[in-house]
Amino acid sequence: MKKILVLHTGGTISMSATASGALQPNAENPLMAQDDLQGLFDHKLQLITEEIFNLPSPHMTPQRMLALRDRILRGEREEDIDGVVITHGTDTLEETAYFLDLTLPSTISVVVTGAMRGANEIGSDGLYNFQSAVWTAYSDEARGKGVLVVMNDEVHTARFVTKTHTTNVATFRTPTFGPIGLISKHHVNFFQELIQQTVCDIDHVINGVYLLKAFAGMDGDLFSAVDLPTTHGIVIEALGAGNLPPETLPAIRQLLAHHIPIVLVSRCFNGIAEDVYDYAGGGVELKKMGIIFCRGLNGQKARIKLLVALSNGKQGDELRHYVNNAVS
Ligand SMILES: NC(=O)C[C@H](N)C(=O)O
Repeated sequence: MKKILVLHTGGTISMSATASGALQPNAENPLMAQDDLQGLFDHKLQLITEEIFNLPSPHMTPQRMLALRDRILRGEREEDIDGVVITHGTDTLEETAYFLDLTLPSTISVVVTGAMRGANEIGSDGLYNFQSAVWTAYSDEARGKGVLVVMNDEVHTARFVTKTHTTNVATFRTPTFGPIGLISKHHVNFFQELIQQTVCDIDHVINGVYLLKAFAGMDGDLFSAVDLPTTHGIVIEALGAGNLPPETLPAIRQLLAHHIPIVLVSRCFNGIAEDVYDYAGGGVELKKMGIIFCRGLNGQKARIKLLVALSNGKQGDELRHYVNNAVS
């Protein structure tokens, strides 16, 4: 018998369409009535189901992510669970999944899923994705692979998956590396192992960590606007291989002089930001200035990583090393 903790947090997977077609949260999550999957698991599955939140995922916050992490740790400590399934809105799903990936030990399977269509819409994908997520969490092989995201018959790592389409059910993709597993009719098939990373333990989360996106003709105004005593860190989605318009540099130098850590990723959704170019605003200069290059993560995940690292008290070289590596 395996015990899986199911935590519903809201999102389209628990919403329904009104007569006009607009999607709204339900007072009663339709998935709460869908916990009878025993037949599929030969009665070797026990689900502990809880609605921890009923929120559209744009309402998710790092504080709520921490509450979710704490609930999972309690399940491990006191309820002897073998795995966890989290249902979540897709808009910020990758951020919650990555937060959990950084802050939970990889001892049990943790699987996050969602849906692109409401519970009462034609072609609704919620119940199907939920069932696939339970299959995955139930599978022995899902352990030790970090937090997983299961949607549309694919298994992705929380580290690298991203939402790529506004409405398509095949929205979750892992651009640089691809999925690590596929769900077939009767099996969860894994094709890749994951490099282990250390757990970053935190008991609170800080605010004031921002994400700014670079664009042609950008100047320093947006950077100066966040040069505040309440700012703890900034992630920049830079251009191409990791470059910025030179007009941004004076304001960025000011931020660094105020000891605000600045992390750089690329706004390209594929590849790794590096110090390749040696011209004004090029990566070589940015690195010399003290900007931390974060390899392989997108902007929203690099922000979660910086926020977790700062909440853990990391600074200086320790912070640089932790944020620089996608798997430290
Ligand atoms: N498909 C979804 O779940 C999108 C929804 N807006 C949410 O994230 O809550």
